[in-house]
Amino acid sequence: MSDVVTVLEVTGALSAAGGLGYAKTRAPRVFWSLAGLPVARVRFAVTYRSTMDVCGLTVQPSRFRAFMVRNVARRPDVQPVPPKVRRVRGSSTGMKVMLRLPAGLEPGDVAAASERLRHAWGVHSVHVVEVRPGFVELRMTGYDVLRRVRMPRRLPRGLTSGPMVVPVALREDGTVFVRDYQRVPHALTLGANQSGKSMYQRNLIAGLAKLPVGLVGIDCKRGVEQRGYAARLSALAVTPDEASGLLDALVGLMEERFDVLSEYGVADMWSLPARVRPVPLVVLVDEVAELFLTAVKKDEERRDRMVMQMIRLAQMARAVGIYLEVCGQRFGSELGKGATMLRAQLTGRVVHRVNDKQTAEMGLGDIAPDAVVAVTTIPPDRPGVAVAGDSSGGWSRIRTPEMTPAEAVAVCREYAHLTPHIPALEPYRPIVPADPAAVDAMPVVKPVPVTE
Ligand SMILES: Nc1ncnc2c1ncn2[C@@H]1O[C@H](COP(=O)(O)OP(=O)(O)OP(=O)(O)O)[C@@H](O)[C@H]1O
Repeated sequence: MSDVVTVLEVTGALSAAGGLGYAKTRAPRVFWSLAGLPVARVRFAVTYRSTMDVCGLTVQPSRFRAFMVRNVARRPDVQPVPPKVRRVRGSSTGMKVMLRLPAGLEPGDVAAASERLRHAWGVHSVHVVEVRPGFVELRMTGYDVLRRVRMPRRLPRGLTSGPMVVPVALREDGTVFVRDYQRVPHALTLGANQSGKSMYQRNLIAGLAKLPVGLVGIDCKRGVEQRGYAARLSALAVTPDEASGLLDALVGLMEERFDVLSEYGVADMWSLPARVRPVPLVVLVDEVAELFLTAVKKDEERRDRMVMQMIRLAQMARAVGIYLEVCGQRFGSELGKGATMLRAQLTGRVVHRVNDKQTAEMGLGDIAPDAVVAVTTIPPDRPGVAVAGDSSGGWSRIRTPEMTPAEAVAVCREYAHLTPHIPALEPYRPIVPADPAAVDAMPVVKPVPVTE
């Protein structure tokens, strides 16, 4: 009988070990929660003081403390003090530790030791974030969270507090990267072919589709990317001619909205009473170079007008709730007059893998110069990885979760009832095919002459 029990015990232990080994590679989130996190917590608690000491993150105690140690605690040796641990929190991707820095240490000191800390505690990465003066958070990840991106089911409170916040990707420290249109109204997404730009746009559109906002598409590649989202688009332009008319209509709409602001004596759409507040609009421009490039001389006039209208929108439309989301492979002065002026207004930047350093500089050089090197090291076998920066100078490595075009189309269809009818944009309203399979076969816009 005892032999049978032993065999059962050994078999159980072996299958548990096998299960954990399998989980480690195939389901790292499960492995981390079951085994990695408990081990890391113990390791952190046991080795904290000595690790901080060898990593140079301790300071000599104050005279008062030294006096108390010698005379009250009656200990002859006065040890250097590490930052005080205020809170330790585990999550499905890692562990967060809040530290109170003693006088003499600054966040940069801890950040400079992050590689040493990561090795000492056996975690995948350690990122240091200053939360308020004197306090830093160590954000540790237990595994490579960007290898296969899974967004958390529930987002932390506070992260999606605004009316225009969309979770789009995961950062390498395990936190969620959101696109917050009130904080950063206009953005530019760059990347080489096959770098993951469309995947980023899909995640963005699927997130926006669920919000009470209007979406406007400009996709001069004949609508190959955006036509599928027709059910959720209030307007779509698929040729430079249509784009030009649509941009004129948007500028007209912006001016009408400014009249409303002026009538109510407010400077921002969000300050209007809810009953008169217009619906926010996000204008998604795919492959921006198609708007700039001209084959023949007579197109130049139209191009110049379009660029001027986009600059006007980028400079002023934020106040009336019109936001630009521009995407392209490159966006530099070679595109022509006005390109760099427009780019300067698009302060949210997401740069995927690019073919040369110059393109990385176009994307991030003016707002977060440190991030340029990070872009040039994105490996080609990791499509979807990008560097996100904004005008605060901060940046982070992000990756979107995988989403097929069919999934994004399905979300747009599910939330089609949220699509606002905007009279000024009605001539550009796309026809929604009844059968999703027939999307490609349908005409894109109603043949109504442009009026504004
Ligand atoms: N976040 C991601 N995770 C995993 N795979 C991704 C991710 N993003 C993109 N990919 C894969 O990389 C390939 C290229 O992606 P995508 O079509 O988004 O690139 P792109 O920059 O839009 O390319 P193009 O400019 O040629 O249209 C696709 O096969 C896609 O499945």
